[in-house]
Amino acid sequence: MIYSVTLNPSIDYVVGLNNLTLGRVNRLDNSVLLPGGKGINVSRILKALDLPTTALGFIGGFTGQFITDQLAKLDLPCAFTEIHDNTRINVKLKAEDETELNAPGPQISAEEIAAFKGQLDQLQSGDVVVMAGSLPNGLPESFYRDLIPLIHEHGADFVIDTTGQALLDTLPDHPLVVKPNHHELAELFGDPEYTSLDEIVTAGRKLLDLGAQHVLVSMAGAGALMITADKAWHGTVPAGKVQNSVGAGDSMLAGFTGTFATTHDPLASFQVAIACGSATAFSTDLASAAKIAEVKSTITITEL
Ligand SMILES: Nc1ncnc2c1ncn2[C@@H]1O[C@H](COP(=O)(O)OP(=O)(O)OP(=O)(O)O)[C@@H](O)[C@H]1O
Ligand SMILES: O=P(O)(O)OC[C@@]1(O)O[C@H](CO)[C@@H](O)[C@@H]1O
Repeated sequence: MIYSVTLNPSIDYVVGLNNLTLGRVNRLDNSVLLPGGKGINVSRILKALDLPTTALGFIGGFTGQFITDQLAKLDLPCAFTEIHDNTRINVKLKAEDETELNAPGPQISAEEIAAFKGQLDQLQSGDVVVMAGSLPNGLPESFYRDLIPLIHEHGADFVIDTTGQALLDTLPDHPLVVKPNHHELAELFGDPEYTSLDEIVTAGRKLLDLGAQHVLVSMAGAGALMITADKAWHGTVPAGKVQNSVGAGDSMLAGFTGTFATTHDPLASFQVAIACGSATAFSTDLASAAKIAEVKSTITITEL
């Protein structure tokens, strides 16, 4: 089972308009409400891949109820911890550019935190917990790291979608996979932007040396890399019209984690990861099973 943890879910209010003029009344051309939050996106992609998943995290109020209802319509199993405050609403504004307005999120009480931690008692050996997204108010910065021993004591693996020092701090605990993009990788090591794949591979290997079990590096339209101690592969991304970058990284992480948990085949998992990321990039919402399959058949993986 792959559990996603979304401590700060959101309704994503996706609004489209041709031109945005700040300081004026702007009329929208279209709008849609989607259940959002990085862990929830991971679970939605796992569901599309027909892999077993349960979404955990904090949910509350009328906004939380909307998310629970939408996930029930998708037949996606959830075991959220109910909170008193309202789950947040994030605005995704699609005009000439994509602009995201993400709210800080609700206040979480000590009792709610304890109830959430109790959910981890159900973990079993072989499970994977994917923790992704920001922390709502009331949680210490160390919250994700504090969960790692609770996950490991059940023999389960973990993935944390984070960057910077927070990412480096998790490596000694051997995350199943890390997936920085190439800009984040350079920032991690205080390097200037990389100008060759060799430089990215060398930096990616440092993450393995520091403890990561698998390293993927995404490079948006330039494809992605999978790096092991002695080999590296480049995966192409298909040409296509990018409709949406919200959730592309979450989709990639879901594709790798879900496929690896069921096959233990890193290369096959890498291909599905790219397919999920690109299929979401080419869709208005997260990718569907059909889109993932269509995109997967066009991806070429080459050993460097
Ligand atoms: N222009 C593109 N064409 C095709 N696929 C793309 C494109 N941009 C992104 N993707 C897909 O999305 C994946 C993740 O993209 P990216 O490198 O932008 O990661 P990220 O920065 O973590 O994403 P996010 O914007 O979700 O944080 C890529 O590996 C790829 O599969
Ligand atoms: O504010 P956070 O938790 O960092 O990110 C939240 C979020 O932007 O991430 C998802 C896309 O990755 C969206 O569904 C959601 O609105």
